[in-house]
Amino acid sequence: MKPSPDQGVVASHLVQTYPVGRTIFGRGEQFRAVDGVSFHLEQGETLGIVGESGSGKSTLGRMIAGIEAPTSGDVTFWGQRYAPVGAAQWRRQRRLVQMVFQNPAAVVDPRWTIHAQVREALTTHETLARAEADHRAQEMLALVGLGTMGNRLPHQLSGGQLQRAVIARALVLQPKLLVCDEAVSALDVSVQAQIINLLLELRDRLQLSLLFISHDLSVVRHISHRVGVMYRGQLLEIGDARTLFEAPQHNYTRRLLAAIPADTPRQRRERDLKTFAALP
Ligand SMILES: Nc1ncnc2c1ncn2[C@@H]1O[C@H](COP(=O)(O)OP(=O)(O)OP(=O)(O)O)[C@@H](O)[C@H]1O
Repeated sequence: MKPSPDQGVVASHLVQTYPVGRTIFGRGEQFRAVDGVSFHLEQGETLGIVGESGSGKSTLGRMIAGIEAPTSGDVTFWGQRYAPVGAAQWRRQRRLVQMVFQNPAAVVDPRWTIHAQVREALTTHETLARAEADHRAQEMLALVGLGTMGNRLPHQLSGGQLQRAVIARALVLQPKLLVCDEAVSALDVSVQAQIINLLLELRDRLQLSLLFISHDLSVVRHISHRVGVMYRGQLLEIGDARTLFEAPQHNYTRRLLAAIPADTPRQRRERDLKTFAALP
């Protein structure tokens, strides 16, 4: 796909530094968690981000989601540059980018039904009559397969159901981009496949862009159109998913791919078939 600045996300030279220590003389050294990353992400496209622990994947995701302002560089979102975090303009943009994390239990309110939480997400951003908000929340819950479970509390749902509820809460705002940071990593393999399947369906139905961050290369391979490999804060290699997995350009990518648990082609095929039996 060719980059088109008005459609999708364009990240330019993103840098994020964190202090690694302070001295009595003032600022300590700065550590570059993300070090000059640029890419584009089209509408309806999935870009997978892989890399070993500490390579900067989550930091990159937080900057793309607008949760953290970059030290330098910028993100253009459907033609508009992100405002500094906290600005009024940013609050309007904020609903168009949502993030889904690894542990759904940590991001829901245990005292509220999931229907109420989806409705609340909506009414925080829009002034709506109660009946209309209820209707849209219910519609969204039905879309993620929880149409009959809206009156349950989070502890009455399984991990996979709770992740569906969190996805519903994110998507009820009609975002253009969903940043998934290890969104299926804590789930059982069969439940992972169901959630991946759901994300694929929603992506195509809603023309969502996905930035899909995961250490699980098999999952990334299945969900992504393109994949980027992070190493020490840099995007070492980025390209079409199939090409990257079958003919990686960089030695580091080859080593990373070799670390997939079942690493003979037959074992990998069997593992993929088992894991993704539910995929179309
Ligand atoms: N808020 C922070 N303050 C200081 N250092 C941080 C902060 N967030 C991340 N880091 C550091 O930045 C580096 C990149 O972290 P990040 O979480 O982005 O990596 P990751 O690739 O997502 O790793 P993992 O797969 O383990 O989640 C790490 O060395 C981490 O310790």
